[in-house]
Amino acid sequence: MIRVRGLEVAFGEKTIMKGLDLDVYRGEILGFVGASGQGKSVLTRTILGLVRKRAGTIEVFGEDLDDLSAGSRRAVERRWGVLFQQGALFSSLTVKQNVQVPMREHLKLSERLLDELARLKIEMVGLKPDAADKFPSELSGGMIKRASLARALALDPEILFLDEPTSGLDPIGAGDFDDLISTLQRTLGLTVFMVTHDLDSIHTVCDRVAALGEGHIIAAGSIDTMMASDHPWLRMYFNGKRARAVLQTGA
Ligand SMILES: Nc1ncnc2c1ncn2[C@@H]1O[C@H](COP(=O)(O)OP(=O)(O)OP(=O)(O)O)[C@@H](O)[C@H]1O
Repeated sequence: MIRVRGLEVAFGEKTIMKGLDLDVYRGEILGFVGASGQGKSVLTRTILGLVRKRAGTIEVFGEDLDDLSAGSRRAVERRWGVLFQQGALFSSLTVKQNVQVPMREHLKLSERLLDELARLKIEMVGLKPDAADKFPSELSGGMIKRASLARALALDPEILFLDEPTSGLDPIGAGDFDDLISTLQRTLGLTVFMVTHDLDSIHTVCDRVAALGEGHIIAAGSIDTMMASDHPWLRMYFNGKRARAVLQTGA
């Protein structure tokens, strides 16, 4: 679904990534890990076209994003949904209005249909119907994540980009959110690209993991493959004290 080759991204003199290759396969949940500041968010934003690359190619749905006309580009954007790190809901809009933003941008639908669709999406992410008319400031952290997810799902995307979806949630809330992602992935046949630090999420929902370090992918594969890697950061990440705690609790 996503094929990145030879990607280079820099801000001024500072090179964030160089020669980066990455594949995301149809129907998988790929967990994307790496130490803080390595460029996970930058890579996500580059794939989404929000950060300019210096070199390399990015193909999504088999199309080179550089080759697309503005119209085709919009058509591609309709096929992905994004959940940004802090939720990024519009604070002056209710949950329902937030969910309807992408719908209004891309679809021509009656108000009645827009309301019906928003209601469905809100239900789909496990929010109560009365959340629809609440403003983001009236929601808990977990509800904000769910509302943002409802907005990401507004156009029935094929790929879902999640930037640290469980950060800021308590362990039970994070576990519930992982279950939701897993269920939605299965029922909707989504491909999920998930930036995460959360070892629980990696063990419970990810099919494959890719690790970013030193500006490129240092390893990618099943969790077992990653755990067997002798790369020092991966060894620490997957076999450190926190990792052992996750394994012991049977996650
Ligand atoms: N717009 C920008 N201009 C200049 N530098 C930037 C910009 N955006 C990100 N960076 C730098 O790029 C590097 C990678 O940042 P990024 O947020 O992608 O890291 P990350 O791996 O997602 O970290 P974390 O896990 O802490 O979220 C950092 O050094 C950051 O300061």
